[in-house]
Amino acid sequence: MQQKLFDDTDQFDLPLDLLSYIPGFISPEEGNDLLRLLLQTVPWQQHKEIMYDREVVTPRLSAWYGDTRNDGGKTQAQQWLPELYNLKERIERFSGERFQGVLLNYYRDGNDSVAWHADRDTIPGVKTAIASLSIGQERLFDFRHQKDHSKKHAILLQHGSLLLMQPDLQKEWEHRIAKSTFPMRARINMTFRKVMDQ
Ligand SMILES: O=C(O)CCC(=O)C(=O)O
Ligand SMILES: [Fe+2]
Repeated sequence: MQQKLFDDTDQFDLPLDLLSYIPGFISPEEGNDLLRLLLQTVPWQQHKEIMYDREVVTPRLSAWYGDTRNDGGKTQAQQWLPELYNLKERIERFSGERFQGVLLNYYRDGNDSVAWHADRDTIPGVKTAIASLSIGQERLFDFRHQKDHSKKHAILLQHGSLLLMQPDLQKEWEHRIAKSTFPMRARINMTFRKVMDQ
């Protein structure tokens, strides 16, 4: 377990209308098979990003599957793997949303992380819903209000869980996966995203 960043009094700030958390969206067995498959077959890459005006190497590996997205061409699009396409269809049926791509993030150990951010528009100027499926090591997903950092919360993203984020979450809140000083095994997160308005 990772140390909890926020204490339980922060529960009051949880924007319940903007998030839904579904533990066990896929079974532990399916999650294990998927973890093995993705670790072996994805052409994982470490990207560069601008952080506080400096170019830094991202402390995680990533890959993009599906239709080309508007991100300045940093992440090369891979053809859908059947397993990822199947998950996309199940998540679409469950959520009523449509997605055309998935960003995969691979956190190798507790040193890998993603810094505070709100997700950039995959359709310029449009905040969209995002569906985030996690497998492997459970990690804490912290979020805080962009204008009032005292409003904050953390959710433990368990193996096989799905987190549905409404568009306004990206408008008003930012999120991160913090580094951990506890030993951490591999985790893969898949964020299904819209590329077109359909
Ligand atoms: O790994 C996660 O759960 C979150 C990843 C994330 O925030 C992103 O890809 O934008
Ligand atoms: Fe994000």
